[in-house]
Amino acid sequence: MAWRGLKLYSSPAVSSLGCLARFTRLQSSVPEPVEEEETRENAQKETSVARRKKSNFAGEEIRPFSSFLTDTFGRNHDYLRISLTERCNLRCQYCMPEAGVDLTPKQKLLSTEEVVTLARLFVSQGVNKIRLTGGEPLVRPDVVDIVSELNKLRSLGLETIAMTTNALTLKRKLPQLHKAGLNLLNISLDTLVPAKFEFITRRKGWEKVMEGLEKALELGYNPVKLNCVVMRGVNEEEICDFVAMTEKKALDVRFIEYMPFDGNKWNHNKMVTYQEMLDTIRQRWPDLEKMRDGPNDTSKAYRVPGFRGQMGFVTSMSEHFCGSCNRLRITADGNLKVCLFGNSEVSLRDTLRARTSEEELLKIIGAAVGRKKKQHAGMFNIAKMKNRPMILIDSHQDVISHEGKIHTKSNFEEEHNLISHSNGLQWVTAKTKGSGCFLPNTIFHLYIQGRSTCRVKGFLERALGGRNCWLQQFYSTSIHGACRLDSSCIVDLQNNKHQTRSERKFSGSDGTAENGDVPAVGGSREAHLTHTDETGAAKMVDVGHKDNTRRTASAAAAVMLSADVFALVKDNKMKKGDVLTVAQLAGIMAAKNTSNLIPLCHNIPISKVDVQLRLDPSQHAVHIVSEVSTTGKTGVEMEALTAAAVAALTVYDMCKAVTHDINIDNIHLVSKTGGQRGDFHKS
Ligand SMILES: Nc1nc2c(ncn2[C@@H]2O[C@H](COP(=O)(O)OP(=O)(O)OP(=O)(O)O)[C@@H](O)[C@H]2O)c(=O)[nH]1
Ligand SMILES: C[S@@+](CC[C@H](N)C(=O)[O-])C[C@H]1O[C@@H](n2cnc3c(N)ncnc32)[C@H](O)[C@@H]1O
Ligand code: SF4
Ligand code: SF4
Repeated sequence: MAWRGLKLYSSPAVSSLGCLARFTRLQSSVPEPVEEEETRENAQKETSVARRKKSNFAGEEIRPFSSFLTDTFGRNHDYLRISLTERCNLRCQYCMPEAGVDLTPKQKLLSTEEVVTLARLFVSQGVNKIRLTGGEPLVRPDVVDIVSELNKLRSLGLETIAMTTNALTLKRKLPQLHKAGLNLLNISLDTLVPAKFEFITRRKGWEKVMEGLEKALELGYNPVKLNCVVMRGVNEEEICDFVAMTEKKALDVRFIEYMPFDGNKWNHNKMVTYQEMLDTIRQRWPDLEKMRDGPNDTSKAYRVPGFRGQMGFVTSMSEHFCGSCNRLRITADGNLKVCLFGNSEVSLRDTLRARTSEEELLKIIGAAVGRKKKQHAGMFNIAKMKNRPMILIDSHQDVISHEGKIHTKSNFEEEHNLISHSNGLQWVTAKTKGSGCFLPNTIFHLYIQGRSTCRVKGFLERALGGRNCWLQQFYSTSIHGACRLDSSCIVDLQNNKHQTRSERKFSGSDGTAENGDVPAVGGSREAHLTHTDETGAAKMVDVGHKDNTRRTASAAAAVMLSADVFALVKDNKMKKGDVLTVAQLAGIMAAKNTSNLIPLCHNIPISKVDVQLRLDPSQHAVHIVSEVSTTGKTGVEMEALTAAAVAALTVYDMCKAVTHDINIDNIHLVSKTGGQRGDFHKS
């Protein structure tokens, strides 16, 4: 009985390149090719240790990172993005609604001094990179002064002063900014066609941006990062033109997946994914090389060999990078926002202006960081969420009633029964009639107790619409009944927890998603359904926190044939071709495609697939055994089972022209090693 086998081997994850190599790369502008990406989480941990070692003059002792800036998932937040303004001299379609946005009154914006005071506080806690952004940071008249003041924080540990700009006025302002200490520059440019620029940004100015870019290169910024939001039907055919720019220029062109924000008319079809972009580029440059990414990089780096510059992909939508997130944001009006896609904000401006002690301020910051969720809600949930415009991601937080009355947040808290629970959740109980109030710029869930129906929902949506305030989820205890606007509501201001009967059915959330996680109802963690979210929708379990370990799995299947068909297979006389070879290849390909076939299965780097087929004349059977290995965060039993099952189906397919009397039997897992729950060997 002969076994016929085909094997697929690929090299395991490169783990031997240690912390030293990574750190060297951070200091250098010379791109380094790598074979596979290592986990950003591990790299982040090691690098922040390296930094703390470096920042300690004794050189040996490791200082713990500030607990105020460390979240419950162990992420150290050493990168602060400060929005200097909500204003902008462009109107990019993907960022700002056509009608523009309401601006916060000047007195509510952070002053120069307040920006610097907050920056100093964060730097004293370990922030080593500050990015100035907006709106358009260059429209702020005191931008050079702010950079100069930030430059004085270098002695406290600030290493990088960065800016993201549309570069419209950069040519004129950059020399001063450079002198003041700006040492990293990201320029946004989505097209190389001037007329298209006007279409995308609704303003003229492409030539000025190009002049700004040239000025940056001239002043020695290396690389200058060029941000390009890729949109289908708009600029995706320019991807290769952008890559071509990296041949001679010290550019890092970063292709950004188009993200949904309110008013930007995002839809899934307009988004060009990282993989699609890669495919496009590889068609022209097949030898495109993957480079090593920094531990907290938002982009995945590549280069064309021999080119001076490089490129990157910001994959916020298709492959989020929340596991290594080290970013916090301060909005133009002084709110701390711990996540780009989160809606919880706390006003540092008000705390500063109330002359609260530094210690209190740190406690407030620490509490907000402590509430940061593990990751954003996932591509499709974000897309379903109403989110505010990107330009207002850093905006104000007035409070409105559903009648349109505008309150300040502090008034609101006094007037209404805002309850802060010890677990950090905030709820308000209000009557929808007359006094229901909602926070704008907040996505929240609403839970109506009593006889409320979709008409209430419609009413609320109308009341909230246009005020940067959105109803994300609507729960009612009753699905029938009259519309009653005097029902008692519970509005979840922080987009936090509710429980209804339907949710209890699905109380399996592990509380990690930013959007709408629901607490288990008296259940233990073990009782949770890990593959559904609070609405019952399917979700993949996050395995980002797990260590990479060597894992193997083997599975088997049998195809029972009739004697005549068995003989045809054995003698390789089947008209369709060589049954065993085709089935082996099918099994291997299936293993590699498992994550595309099994909905909640992870896409993991397979290092080996081996499918063997054995003919058993005594039973007229084809016995199939698959073996799969990986070094990864989750096991490969589904890959092994899929390989065996698809190889068996292929045997059937190759033979079905002769007879349909074929049984596929006994698909099962033979063994599994390397998982957290121990090895398995079928007895
Ligand atoms: N999901 C997510 N995406 C972010 C975040 N910050 C920036 N981005 C994405 O990265 C794009 C470019 O942002 P930039 O302002 O250039 O900042 P950056 O990517 O942090 O820049 P570097 O510091 O040079 O790495 C944005 O348009 C977003 O798509 C974040 O905190 N979360
Ligand atoms: C909001 S802008 C602020 C800084 C500056 N005005 C600029 O355009 O560079 C920061 C970055 O966000 C990006 N951005 C804005 N809206 C986006 C969206 N819907 N999807 C992806 N990136 C977006 C911009 O391209 C820019 O690179
Ligand atoms: S992306 Fe930048 S330049 Fe464009 S509208 Fe938004 S803030 Fe302005
Ligand atoms: S979505 Fe939130 S958690 Fe994820 S990388 Fe962005 S800021 Fe960090």
